[in-house]
Amino acid sequence: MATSPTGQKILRLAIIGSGNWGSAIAVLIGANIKRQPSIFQNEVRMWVFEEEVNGRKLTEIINQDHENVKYLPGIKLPDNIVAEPDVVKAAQDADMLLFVIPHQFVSKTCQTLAGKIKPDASAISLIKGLSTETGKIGLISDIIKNTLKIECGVLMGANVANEVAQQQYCETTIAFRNLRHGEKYREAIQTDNFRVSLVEDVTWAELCGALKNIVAFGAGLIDGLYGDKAGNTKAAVIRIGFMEMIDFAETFFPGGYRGTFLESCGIADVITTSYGGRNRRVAAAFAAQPNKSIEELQTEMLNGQQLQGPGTAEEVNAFLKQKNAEDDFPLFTAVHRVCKRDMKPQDLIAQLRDHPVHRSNTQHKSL
Ligand SMILES: NC(=O)C1=CN([C@@H]2O[C@H](COP(=O)(O)OP(=O)(O)OC[C@H]3O[C@@H](n4cnc5c(N)ncnc54)[C@H](O)[C@@H]3O)[C@@H](O)[C@H]2O)C=CC1
Ligand SMILES: O=C(CO)COP(=O)(O)O
Repeated sequence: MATSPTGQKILRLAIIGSGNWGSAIAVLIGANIKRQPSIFQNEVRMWVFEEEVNGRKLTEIINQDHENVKYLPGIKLPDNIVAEPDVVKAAQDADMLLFVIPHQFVSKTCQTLAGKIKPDASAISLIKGLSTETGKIGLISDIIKNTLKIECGVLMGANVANEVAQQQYCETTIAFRNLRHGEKYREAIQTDNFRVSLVEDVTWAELCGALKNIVAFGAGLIDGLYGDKAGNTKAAVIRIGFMEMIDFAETFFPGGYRGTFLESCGIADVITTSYGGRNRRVAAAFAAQPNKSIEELQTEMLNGQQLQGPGTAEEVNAFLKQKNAEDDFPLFTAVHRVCKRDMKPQDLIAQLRDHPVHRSNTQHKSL
């Protein structure tokens, strides 16, 4: 076991995932831990779902050229970030595991890792999405926690990956039930331009990160229909969506702290994704090109990156149906129906006219 001169264990990190966000966070972490050799081991293994790019393996490109040319082109990765195609080899020696893969791949990845990681490791999920694997809607951090039998917190925030990788100033929210773990992750991640707020409300922070993708997709539909001439309409969609996020959390996951919605993971992430996210961009194209499916647009526009909003809208809709609560969440429901082409994007607004927030005496309980 590596220890510092004062006898402290020197911690090893692993990044499980290497898409747009995984690569961006690797830029920050690689540079950051180099400055803290008494706390963190220099090498960080990053699991890469192997693929060929221009006739070369992506791991080989990353390890030789220090750039993820497919998912974060144009940005250098620090040389202590080591791409590893075997997820077990990437994770087995790590004390701190950062999960950052599209949410549909989490269960399988965790099952591969179960029993093969350090029993006293901890994890943090940077994944924005929900799980439906138990037949009920659940948190991705719970899948990680329950499958690997380790503590798992979340990092959620207004963090469009390309901007983070360019080291533009922004904020994020780290949530851990055990704040001591959260502090370690903050030490590894926080930089002058990536400021971390630490909270204990894991559940609502994670719900914010997942649900805002549905709202941003709705906001993108307005952009696609009306361009930049409908600022008021887009603001209404964002606000109504934000209110549905709060109601969803309070109704189905009671016990959180309303202030969580005012953290970077809440209002700020809804705004940035509704203006600069992939969900917004693909939704705008989807509204403007009625003959194309989301899958076609994702392939054409995102070069292998994965959209999370439509999948989350579908999962949330299935859950709302089970609870007979579709009508209580008109925006979530309408976005799902538009994604399935069961409803025209133009009809989204009609679904919002009689929204619960416009009925009498609906002033929202104060945050
Ligand atoms: N990109 C962004 O700006 C941000 C993304 N996030 C979240 O981070 C999570 C990961 O997204 P990104 O890093 O953007 O990924 P991405 O959408 O850029 O890339 C897709 C990734 O999935 C991998 N993949 C493909 N098939 C796979 C399989 N069968 N098993 C495992 N991995 C496979 C690809 O190799 C690639 O690394 C998502 O939940 C997203 O919502 C959160 C904040 C910002
Ligand atoms: O989560 C994000 C910004 O915080 C990124 O959102 P998109 O997946 O829509 O790009």
